[in-house]
Amino acid sequence: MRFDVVTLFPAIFDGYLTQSLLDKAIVRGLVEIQRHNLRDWAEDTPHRKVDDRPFGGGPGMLLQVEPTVTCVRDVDAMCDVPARKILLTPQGRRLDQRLAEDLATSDRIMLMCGRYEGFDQRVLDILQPEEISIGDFVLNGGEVAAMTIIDAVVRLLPGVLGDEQSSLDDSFSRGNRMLEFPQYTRPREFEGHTVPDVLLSGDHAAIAKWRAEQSRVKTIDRRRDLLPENSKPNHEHPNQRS
Ligand SMILES: CC(C)N1CCN(Cc2ccc(Cn3ccc4ccc(-c5n[nH]c(N)c5C#N)cc43)cc2)CC1
Repeated sequence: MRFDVVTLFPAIFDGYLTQSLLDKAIVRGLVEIQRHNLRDWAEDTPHRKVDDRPFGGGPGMLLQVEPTVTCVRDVDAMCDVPARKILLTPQGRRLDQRLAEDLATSDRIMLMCGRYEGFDQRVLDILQPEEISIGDFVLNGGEVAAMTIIDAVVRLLPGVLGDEQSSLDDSFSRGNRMLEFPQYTRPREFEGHTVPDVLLSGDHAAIAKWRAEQSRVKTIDRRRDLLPENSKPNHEHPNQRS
């Protein structure tokens, strides 16, 4: 899979791209991530300006339609595989595991990271990107959201996680809608806090039963909405893929 990230701050991704799981996936050719600085498409070269004040007044600045549309079209043309265009925005469809699994089926994704107050509306009208939000809180730009999407998607790609780390049993993965049971490792006792005896018993049936019960209790306590009897569809935006 290839990600193309359009951003005013490509350096934000430096540390993220060298973290071990992603770095290994890149080295193994399982994923490719290319960054593109929107300022390289600025008309006004001395200042590399790509933003301007909103018509009609209002706070802040908007990213202009001309450099953005030109940049996206040029980036899209850099590779034969057309990119699935994703625009990060507080107003987008909420990212969840089902959407991450859908994104993981794409061969190429372009992540459009805005700043300031976002993009001129004509960027959305012309390019018709899918609009995605990572949650109901306000960020200062799309880059953190882009990294979140890359993180959630890359771990789902075949071969990225070893078998023992499979994402299949993750909470929220592939319809699994239960929170995870508590986990323990050595030492067996720390400051008087011990490991539940069942986990040391070697009785795999008893361990599985205990873990299922722990998941159920935690889910009822914290995320009753995840239980099958309470599940609601994640309503898609009109220009979302089915
Ligand atoms: C009328 C006027 C005073 N209001 C002013 C605040 N407006 C909302 C507003 C607020 C902040 C930003 C900053 N920003 C720029 C690009 C960008 C991309 C993603 C996100 C983002 N935030 N939260 C998420 N889950 C996101 C995702 N994905 C935020 C972004 C952009 C836009 C609403 C209008």
